[in-house]
Amino acid sequence: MFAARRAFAGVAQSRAFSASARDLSKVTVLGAAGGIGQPLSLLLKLNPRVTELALYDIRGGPVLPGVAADISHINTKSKVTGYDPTPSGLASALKGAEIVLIPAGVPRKPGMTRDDLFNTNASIVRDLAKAAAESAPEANILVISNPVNSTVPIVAEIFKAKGVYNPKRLFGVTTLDVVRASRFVSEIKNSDPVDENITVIGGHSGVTIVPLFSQSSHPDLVGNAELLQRVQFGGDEVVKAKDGAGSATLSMAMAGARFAESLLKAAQGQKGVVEPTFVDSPLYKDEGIDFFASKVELGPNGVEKIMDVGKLDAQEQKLLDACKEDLKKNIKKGVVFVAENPGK
Ligand SMILES: NC(=O)c1ccc[n+]([C@@H]2O[C@H](COP(=O)([O-])OP(=O)(O)OC[C@H]3O[C@@H](n4cnc5c(N)ncnc54)[C@H](O)[C@@H]3O)[C@@H](O)[C@H]2O)c1
Ligand SMILES: O=C(O)C[C@H](O)C(=O)O
Repeated sequence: MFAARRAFAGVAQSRAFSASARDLSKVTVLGAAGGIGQPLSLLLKLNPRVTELALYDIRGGPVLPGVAADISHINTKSKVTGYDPTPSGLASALKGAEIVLIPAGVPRKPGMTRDDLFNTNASIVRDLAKAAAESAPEANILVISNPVNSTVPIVAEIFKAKGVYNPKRLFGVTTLDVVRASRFVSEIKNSDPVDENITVIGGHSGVTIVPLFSQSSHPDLVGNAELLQRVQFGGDEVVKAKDGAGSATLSMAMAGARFAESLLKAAQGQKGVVEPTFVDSPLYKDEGIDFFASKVELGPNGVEKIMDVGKLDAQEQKLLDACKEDLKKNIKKGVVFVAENPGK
């Protein structure tokens, strides 16, 4: 363990945001030295609901210790600890965590699909899931590593094999799709994106991303092909712009921090906290689709209530049908991977 430091809050925090003394919330970031991991850790350090921030990354050398030391100087009350890239470092990072965020893995380059990341990221996520199942079996696991449609089922299979699977505590983070949808709509409508509430269902890649404009205050946007393309392929815009240097990191950090904040709010008793997220869902299980993103009410036990997709426009129904076809294959790929490659 290194760089264990306490940063003291020297600024007054607003009452509305301060967590009460009984709420001890350790949040762990696996992949904390990466493009997402660093700004995500920064945003979590700024969140007064987080009392302890555990940073872990496989990358050796000074990067992770540097990130941990740097962030630990920020004058908010949480304690920041960076952990060695060893099995015992990983176990210590995980122990006692309420939330574990996993942005570990490789990002896309131009010309790749998220599924092209599977061969590398599946085993990374599998091995981190094993460590989490052993050291933090009751934590909320937030999977960011792509392809999310397959990595979430991988985590579920590992937790099942270890006998600690709780479907209410496993989440694929699809918040970036919601963030993008509200931003892109605001650009068209000249509105404040904060006021745009767009539900996005399905999964997190291409045609599995299904925005429901019919349920927003702009039903006229159903059928806007350019907008649909931007929401479904927003990730590609960033991959193209970064031209080989990676994919979305800063907007993803914001989205991951927002989802973690929602979970912490709900855990600390706030009612009515709802986020679309990719979870073990009853909605289409009879069609062989075990995971699906829809609006989920969060609570102290993780998933409180999974909401139905509601009434869809005929065009959206077609998008949902296409989504389900891909999603089913993506989910199966994750399940089969663990069966055939259980790891050590
Ligand atoms: N869910 C989403 O909406 C979303 C959005 C953007 C990116 N992503 C995905 O997030 C992942 C990370 O993206 P990035 O841009 O941060 O990549 P990055 O390469 O910048 O960072 C990944 C980090 O993970 C670390 N890592 C790799 N294997 C590890 C292991 N076994 N244990 C701990 N750490 C490990 C690396 O050392 C690196 O620091 C990618 O798979 C990307 O596709 C998902
Ligand atoms: O596009 C990617 O590969 C990263 C991420 O899934 C995104 O939506 O930005």
